Amino acid sequence: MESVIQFTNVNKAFNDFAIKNLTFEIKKGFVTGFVGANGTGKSTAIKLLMNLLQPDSGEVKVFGLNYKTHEKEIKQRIGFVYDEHVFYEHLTLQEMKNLIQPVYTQWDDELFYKYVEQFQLPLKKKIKTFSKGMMMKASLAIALSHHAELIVMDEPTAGLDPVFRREFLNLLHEIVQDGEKTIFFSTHITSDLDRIADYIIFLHNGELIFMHEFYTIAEKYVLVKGGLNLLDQDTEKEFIAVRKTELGFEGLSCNKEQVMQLFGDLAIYETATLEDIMFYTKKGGEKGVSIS
Ligand SMILES: Nc1ncnc2c1ncn2[C@@H]1O[C@H](COP(=O)(O)OP(=O)(O)OP(=O)(O)O)[C@@H](O)[C@H]1O
Repeated sequence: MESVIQFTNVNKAFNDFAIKNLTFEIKKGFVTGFVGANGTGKSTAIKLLMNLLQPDSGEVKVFGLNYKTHEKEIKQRIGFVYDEHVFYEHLTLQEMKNLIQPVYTQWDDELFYKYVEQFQLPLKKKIKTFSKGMMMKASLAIALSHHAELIVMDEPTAGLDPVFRREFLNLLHEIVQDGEKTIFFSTHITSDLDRIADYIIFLHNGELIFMHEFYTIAEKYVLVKGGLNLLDQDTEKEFIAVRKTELGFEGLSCNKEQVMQLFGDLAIYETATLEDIMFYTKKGGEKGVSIS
């Protein structure tokens, strides 16, 4: 399978934060969701991917190419979907298109107007009057009209109402149907990922916790509930973090089979959601294995 994005041992340090040894690969034709708590480095990683920031060490390749030698070619083939700061707000969408069109060798005017109609975007209204949803659609229409093969989005659905969000996600789903386009986006709205993500990358404190096919997460992770008598020094090691109350414990494990064998029918097992995984990983990282 062709690799569209490759991060290899990427490091980037700020004063009090660092992306550490980030290595992952994104395959062509899939939707990958990028998740992690606030401030874990998702936007920083996206900026590294877009060459808006450069790594201190390690390598970022897009379409197998390096920005140092192929920046122009890479940029032609990526659509970066933003809601802010991209458009000149005093222009109309038509004027904006006229400005952008010459930049892209593969610009397709017919396609642009098709999307403008499909997304019900006004061509003659100033962009500063656009709602957040309209901005997202305008940005996506532009990305699609230059035949971007990779669409990168930083929290595209934040601030969109549920109806609009679903419409937007359906659209993304349609876009990848031909197997030629790849979508990579960060989000805090994990239900978005249920709808369209094939892969999930989970970042915590600047480090990769996992990259999994979405459907395998439920096979690996499990939420376990049971009496405190089941916990001792050894059994607690099976958990990423455990929450204890007087009534019992609840813990997250990434060794589903092993834990189920260990506790048998003495415990209750529930499917771990991405939110459970994010919550327990954060807690586990803060306080060691056990949390209260
Ligand atoms: N240019 C910069 N200089 C110094 N620190 C920075 C810079 N950019 C980001 N940071 C810091 O890096 C950390 C990660 O920020 P980043 O925006 O990448 O996280 P995020 O996962 O996208 O967060 P959120 O989900 O809240 O958007 C934060 O502590 C932030 O303050």
